[in-house]
Amino acid sequence: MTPDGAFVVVLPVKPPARGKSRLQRGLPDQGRRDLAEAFALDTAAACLASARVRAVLAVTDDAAFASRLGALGCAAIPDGDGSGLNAALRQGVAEAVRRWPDAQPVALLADLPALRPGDLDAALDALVPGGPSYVADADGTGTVLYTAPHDQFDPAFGEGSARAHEVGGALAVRGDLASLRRDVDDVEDLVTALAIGVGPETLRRVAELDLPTG
Ligand SMILES: Nc1nc2c(ncn2[C@@H]2O[C@H](COP(=O)(O)OP(=O)(O)OP(=O)(O)O)[C@@H](O)[C@H]2O)c(=O)[nH]1
Ligand SMILES: C[C@H](OP(=O)(O)O)C(=O)O
Repeated sequence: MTPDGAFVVVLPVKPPARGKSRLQRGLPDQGRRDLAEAFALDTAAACLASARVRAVLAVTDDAAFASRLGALGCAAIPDGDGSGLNAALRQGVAEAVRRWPDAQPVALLADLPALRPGDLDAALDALVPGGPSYVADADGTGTVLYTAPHDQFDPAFGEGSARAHEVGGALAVRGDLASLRRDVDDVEDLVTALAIGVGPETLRRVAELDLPTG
């Protein structure tokens, strides 16, 4: 994170008590919850280490977890009307524009435990300025990152969001960007992320769970 970074990351985090429910298949509930927290903490830490990122604004309705993100250096606000991910992102961007008016908002999902600051910087460096862009997930159907100047910010996260962002006029960011594209929805994704290399919080939780380390 640099004082002159051009981007502010808006990081949505569903309360870990109920997030990452697809990890439930194959893991105890406490393990799911611990991993949901660890993914968000590792994603936030990678963003905070990015040279292109001025600030990270978490959007979460879990006030206690917001404090933990705050201890890392994130700002945090609650979701707002509770009507889902895209609404929470819009709320986050409205606040980000108030706090950092000259930084472009970047919506980045908080389930990227392998994220490396260099891949985030590379994606942000590759954007065509002046319009919306997105980074598809490793499967090519979802989206891990969406950004646009704030007056064009119109996220369409959800099933098939890569196509939805494309149809909405956003440009796909090309390149390997393996650590950025690896979102983790289930245990199989987690094993793939472990092979790339995950952050310390996720590694610690995985060790407790005795999962394969790739
Ligand atoms: N603040 C906020 N974040 C959300 C919301 N829905 C999803 N997210 C976050 O958006 C990212 C991607 O969401 P999903 O991959 O669907 O994650 P999830 O909803 O925790 O996972 P599942 O329960 O398995 O669908 C994760 O970082 C979630 O924490 C929401 O309503 N509010
Ligand atoms: C939010 C969604 O993530 P998924 O739940 O499909 O991983 C998306 O890719 O837009």
